[in-house]
Amino acid sequence: MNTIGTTVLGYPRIGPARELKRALEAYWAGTGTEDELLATGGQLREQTWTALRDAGLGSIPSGTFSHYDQVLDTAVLFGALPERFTRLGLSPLDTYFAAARGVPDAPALEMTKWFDTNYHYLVPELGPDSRFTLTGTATVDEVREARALGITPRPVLLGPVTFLLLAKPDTPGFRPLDLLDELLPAYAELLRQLRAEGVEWVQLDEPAFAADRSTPELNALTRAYHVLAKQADRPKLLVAGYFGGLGRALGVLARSPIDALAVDLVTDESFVDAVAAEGALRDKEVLAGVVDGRNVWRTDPDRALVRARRLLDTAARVGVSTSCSLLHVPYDVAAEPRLDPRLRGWLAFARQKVDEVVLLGRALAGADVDLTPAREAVADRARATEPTDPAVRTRIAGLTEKDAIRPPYAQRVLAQSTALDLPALPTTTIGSFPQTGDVRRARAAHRAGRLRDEEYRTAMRAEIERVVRLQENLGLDVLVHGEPERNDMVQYFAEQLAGFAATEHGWVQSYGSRCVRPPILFGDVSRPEPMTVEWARYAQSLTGRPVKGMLTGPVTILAWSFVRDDQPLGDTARQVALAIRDEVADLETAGIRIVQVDEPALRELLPLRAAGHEAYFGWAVHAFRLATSGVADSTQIHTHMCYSEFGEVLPAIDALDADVTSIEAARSKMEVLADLTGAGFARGVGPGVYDIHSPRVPDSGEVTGLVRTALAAVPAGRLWINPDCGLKTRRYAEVEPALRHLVAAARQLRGEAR
Ligand SMILES: Nc1nc2c(c(=O)[nH]1)N[C@@H](CNc1ccc(C(=O)N[C@@H](CCC(=O)N[C@@H](CCC(=O)N[C@@H](CCC(=O)O)C(=O)O)C(=O)O)C(=O)O)cc1)CN2
Ligand code: MET
Ligand SMILES: [Zn+2]
Repeated sequence: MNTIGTTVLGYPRIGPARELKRALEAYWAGTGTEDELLATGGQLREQTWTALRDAGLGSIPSGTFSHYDQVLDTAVLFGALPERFTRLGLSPLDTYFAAARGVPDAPALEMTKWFDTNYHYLVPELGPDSRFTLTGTATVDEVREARALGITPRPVLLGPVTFLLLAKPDTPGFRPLDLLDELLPAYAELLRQLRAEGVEWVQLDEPAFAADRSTPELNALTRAYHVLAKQADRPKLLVAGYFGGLGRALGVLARSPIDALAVDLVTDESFVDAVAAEGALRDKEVLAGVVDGRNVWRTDPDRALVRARRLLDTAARVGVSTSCSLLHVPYDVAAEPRLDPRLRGWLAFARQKVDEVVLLGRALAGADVDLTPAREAVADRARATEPTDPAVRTRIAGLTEKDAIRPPYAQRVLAQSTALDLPALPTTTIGSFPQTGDVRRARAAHRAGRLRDEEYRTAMRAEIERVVRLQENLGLDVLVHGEPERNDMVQYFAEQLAGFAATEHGWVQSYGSRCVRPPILFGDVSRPEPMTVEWARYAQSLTGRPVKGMLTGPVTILAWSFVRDDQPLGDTARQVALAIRDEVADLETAGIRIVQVDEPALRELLPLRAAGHEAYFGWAVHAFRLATSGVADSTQIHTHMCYSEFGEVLPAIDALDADVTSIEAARSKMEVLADLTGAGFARGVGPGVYDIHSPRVPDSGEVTGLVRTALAAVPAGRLWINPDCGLKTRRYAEVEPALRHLVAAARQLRGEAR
């Protein structure tokens, strides 16, 4: 086989029924063995490979499986784990999990967003002393596994330049990219070994080049592929650029001695023009990524073929693939019998996308294939009227600028301090309390019809009361109801909003064993009924202290859903914002004096290239303000952000105009505060003082230290004391002492300030 022809750049790995999640969690809990975990992985790989083969794919990827994360896998493959993990004397598997999850003496690697997706990777730590040797055997082992099934796979690796660009320096001022010449021989050795196993093609992913890159970074890309191509006994090299157009990297890769290039022709539809005009691709195979790897709509075959055919005169050969790995979509639409049949006909999950690739590949090659069903599905969606709601359209058309503007902060702050009467350094939490087994079981029983509505309501009320009493006992100032009724902070709202559909099995990996079921936003959005008011009102009825209402913001709801692609995202955001605005108003009417509107995904949706930033900030900030500007001055609006490097969005955070912003900060030792202040931010701020991503419980001295650092950047009158994020993934055994220490630190510093 000399050409790739048709392929997918990657595939889901958590298992169609989340088999890997269960095996991992059993292993971590000590209720499952290593052999059981490894066997589960083996079965999942076999299922995937044979399904892809049977579907008729030209080239089948291996290496798309992972026990936790593909970036961590790459660090392990090349022996680049920090010494704090390797010196523990654990088995290879436990060393790997120590890096992923941390152990008491060795905090985990940092976790952060994988480009603009809701997947999170582990950040390699590299320094001047880092050395690379090919130590991992997983790549070669998987090739042997596949070959035993009669399949010669195409191993997928993270490319060397993106790997280094994703790493963080373990020494200030060090640039991991300077390690390129150290790293390349290890990649070259792996290529040699793979060729010796009979591998014909290797895929190297370089998604970092979908973002703006400097000349030295582009030079590193040039150098990397000239060096790797020189390896005498090597498979053919396919480089994959995805999550957007390649910009200047297109020319660099076209002129490099690689054998094939995969391009994303979905994210930026104009990128096909640049590819078609690139003269240096004449000797290469180009894989036209025309099937969207990140969204769930069926591909329009004619539009896809127009794009792919435009490359026929540019490249030596043109194949068809997905725009990126299918890691970001669920397995199979066929597992969703309860979806509305008409909507289901418009959808393609991973399994269906493989069929789309095969079909388009045949059509491109001139085979006589029947495109009618694909055309009919797309036409049916285009002609459907259900997604349009005239009432929503009218309301949007009637909006004016003042609907997204509140009176000046100085005026609001006065009204709020009278209404709330909070102490200095008020303490609060971010919303969720631990989702206990009981709570999850009650929800599962309710969903299955084994628990009646009224029984479920009673169970949730009991949990809310328990959480309110706990917070009173701990001495927190602003309480929350704890979110026990929410399966997920986006899905919960989507299930109650018109315009969304929910799946039953549409799980997508978010990190490690954690998954989400992104809802499908298919039509105009509106709110038939209040969504959270009953729970908030009940919680407030139990206590004299203020209970914070808890909502998810429009940007985050979009970021964590599969969105419609038939109108600009900003238009959809405005509709979601109005639904949230109605909920905020109803909470206010119900006597809730503080409402938090979470926007943890504000950074995630930021376009990878600076050219798109201004337009994004425009609609994203407007949507948040539209959602939150309908309240009285005395109603305090909070927002919350986490899981990100905030640098580039600080001006936008300021522009949200929230009265109080809580922001993840514990792990970075409050660094973000100086940046916020530097960006002119002068409203309330609650930097996280408790890292909730780790089971570690900070003592009150540690919390006091963090608050003191914060007080150097923010005056006491504007500083709030809270954890980094919600507590839903933690256990009460950790949460109770941690919050006790948090309250103690606040009290001590209040005393000192007096
Ligand atoms: N959408 C989203 N994205 C996000 C976050 C987030 O909170 N939501 N947080 C950040 C980090 N990402 C995260 C993603 C997932 C989870 C998480 O905890 N996921 C849960 C599932 C949450 C859920 O939907 N739970 C449902 C369904 C739970 C379930 O699996 N039920 C069982 C049966 C229940 C039982 O008996 O235990 C089943 O269906 O088989 C519920 O509680 O109702 C998990 O993987 O375990 C946490 C953080 C960034 N991105
Ligand atoms: N209110 C939400 C919670 O506490 C915010 C989470 S941000 C990922 O869980
Ligand atoms: Zn958070």
